[in-house]
Amino acid sequence: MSLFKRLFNAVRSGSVSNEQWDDIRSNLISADLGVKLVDQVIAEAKSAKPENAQQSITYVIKQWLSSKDRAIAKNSDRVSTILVVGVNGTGKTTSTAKLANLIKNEKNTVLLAAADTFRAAAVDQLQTWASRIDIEVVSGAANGDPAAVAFSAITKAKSENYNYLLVDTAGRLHTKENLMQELGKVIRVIEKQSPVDEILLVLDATTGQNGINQAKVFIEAAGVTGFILTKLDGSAKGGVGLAIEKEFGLPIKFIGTGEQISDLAPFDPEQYIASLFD
Ligand SMILES: Nc1nc2c(ncn2[C@@H]2O[C@H](COP(=O)(O)OP(=O)(O)OP(=O)(O)O)[C@@H](O)[C@H]2O)c(=O)[nH]1
Repeated sequence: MSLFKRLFNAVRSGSVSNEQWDDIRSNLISADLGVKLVDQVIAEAKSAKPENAQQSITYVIKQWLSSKDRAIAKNSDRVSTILVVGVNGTGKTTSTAKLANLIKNEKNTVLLAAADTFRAAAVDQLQTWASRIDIEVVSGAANGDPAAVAFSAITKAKSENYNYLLVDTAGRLHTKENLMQELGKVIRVIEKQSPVDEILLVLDATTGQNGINQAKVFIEAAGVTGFILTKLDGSAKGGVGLAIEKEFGLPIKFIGTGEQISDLAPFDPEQYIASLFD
């Protein structure tokens, strides 16, 4: 029986015992929420409504989730441009392809840009996905300038009236300055022609609290508008998602739940909170 179900029974039959609070605490810690955050949740939940643990914890967590719009940007009069950023291995390229597929399935035309030119395999990977879902990819020379790919892609997207341009960017994380320069140039080149509407940061749920440090660097280097939290299909409970939303006030827009093209879904806060207690 899930912790919530057991708690519900306990609440019906009387108040929540100290053992049960301990039970909640270890559940949240194993969901990768981080000890500090868990203790904050519990302290606030106890003072909010100690006789009903489920409702008060849900209430506290909801307050901490971002109140910003979780829908993806959409413009009817021009191309909507989305940059996908993140460290290599987080699922950035796969998520870019999945997102392109999702947007295409909503009856939009989508162009992909393979601007992760530092890893030839990333370009191949994007091209393989793209041919399966019948989406065109703009790419450049291996080790070429990612901004040159971005330039060709936005030029094409504008002249051919695409609804969306999705750009898979390089995932090297040497230093913040390096990242700022690289992403900054890609953004500037695109914005000379058309605004960048979204910068989505891909974070791997299995890396736990490490994700917070990655997010800090990317948020300082580029104007991140939201997150894609990947690999929520494994053992990871994604508690880091709450930690990130609370820390940065930015929304998780999508979650990755597998390696297949259709394994990407809009983030649902209610379902997410319930999953922390499964
Ligand atoms: N289980 C699971 N695996 C995923 C998910 N998203 C991506 N992956 C896998 O994670 C691995 C890395 O994904 P990539 O898309 O190559 O990651 P990347 O961040 O682009 O990294 P590079 O390709 O090195 O640039 C691949 O084996 C993917 O299939 C997910 O939501 N769930």
